[in-house]
Amino acid sequence: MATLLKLFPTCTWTGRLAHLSRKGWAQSRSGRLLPCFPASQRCASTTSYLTVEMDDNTGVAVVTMKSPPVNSLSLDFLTEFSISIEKLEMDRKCRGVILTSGLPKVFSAGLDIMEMYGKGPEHCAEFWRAVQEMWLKLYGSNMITIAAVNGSSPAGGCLMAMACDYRIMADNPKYSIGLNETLLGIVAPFWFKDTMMNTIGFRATELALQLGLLHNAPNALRVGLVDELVPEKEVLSAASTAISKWLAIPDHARQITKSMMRKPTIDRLLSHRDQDINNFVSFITKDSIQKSLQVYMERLKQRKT
Ligand SMILES: CCCCCCCCCC/C=C\CC(=O)SCCNC(=O)CCNC(=O)[C@H](O)C(C)(C)COP(=O)(O)OP(=O)(O)OC[C@H]1O[C@@H](n2cnc3c(N)ncnc32)[C@H](O)[C@@H]1OP(=O)(O)O
Repeated sequence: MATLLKLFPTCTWTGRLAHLSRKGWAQSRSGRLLPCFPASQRCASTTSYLTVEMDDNTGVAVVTMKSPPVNSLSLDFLTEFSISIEKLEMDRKCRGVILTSGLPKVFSAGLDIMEMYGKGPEHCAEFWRAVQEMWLKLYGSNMITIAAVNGSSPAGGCLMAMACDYRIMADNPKYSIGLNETLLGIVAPFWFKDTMMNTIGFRATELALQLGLLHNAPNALRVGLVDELVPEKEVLSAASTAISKWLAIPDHARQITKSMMRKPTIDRLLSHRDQDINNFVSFITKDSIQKSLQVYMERLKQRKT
């Protein structure tokens, strides 16, 4: 077991690993002793904010976000997230990802407001590049991506869900999803807007963005922001059922089709990436915008008292 941990320092093997005895080892052609796993093995790796559980049998990884209290997207979280998606993308065994939250009531609260409040231009630029990277990795993924939205998902959280191929939400009217940026006195960037337009169409996006609409679960289904509502306890199992339909499609055909649909939107950001960062930095560091963020945060905290 000690050798195994040396070979796979970041991996915790579950399932029948506990029963691996000497006969669970095989010799490679170079003579190295390698663990020989039974057919259905799961490998779970845990980082500070994420757990990634890969099932070699199905080719599906479940990525669970766990950054209390609300899975807000901080610079560190985003960096870890992009690295994890990149690793799965490079893993030939991985064909699909289910993205979900390990926290109660919240999928993700969106961008961490504290990363945008009272910070200098350099930090804001680094943060925004990480937000772009997260979206580029997820929206441009070759893998099948399913969002298992088991809680509220405002702003950047909604962007994450929309970047997936399919969304299943908990049927709880208390949970909401949408791009509510205008309510904070900020503006959803063009690629947030494009992603929403690609999901629910022009008119619904125009209304949603200007009014900063947060749709409750039934409305989210009605406008097409999510594809299915299921009882809260069944979100993950429904995601597994949904992904099996996608897995039945030959990868190359699905991937080319996905790219055909999404490439123009991705290319638009790629060709304006630095300009988008500059726009963000000059917008977010304005005194008036900083004031809006401060007021919004204060209101958020006051809701409790
Ligand atoms: C000209 C064009 C130029 C382009 C310029 C671009 C401009 C910028 C674009 C930015 C794009 C996207 C923006 C975002 O994603 S901003 C984030 C928006 N998010 C929200 O509005 C969500 C706010 N949060 C909530 O509504 C609720 O917290 C919740 C998610 C529904 C959960 O509710 P809850 O009751 O379970 O938890 P709550 O008590 O409210 O919160 C617990 C603590 O967490 C803090 N917190 C909540 N959300 C955030 C957040 N997003 N960032 C940082 N901190 C957050 C909250 O304050 C509580 O803290 P504390 O315990 O009181 O200390």
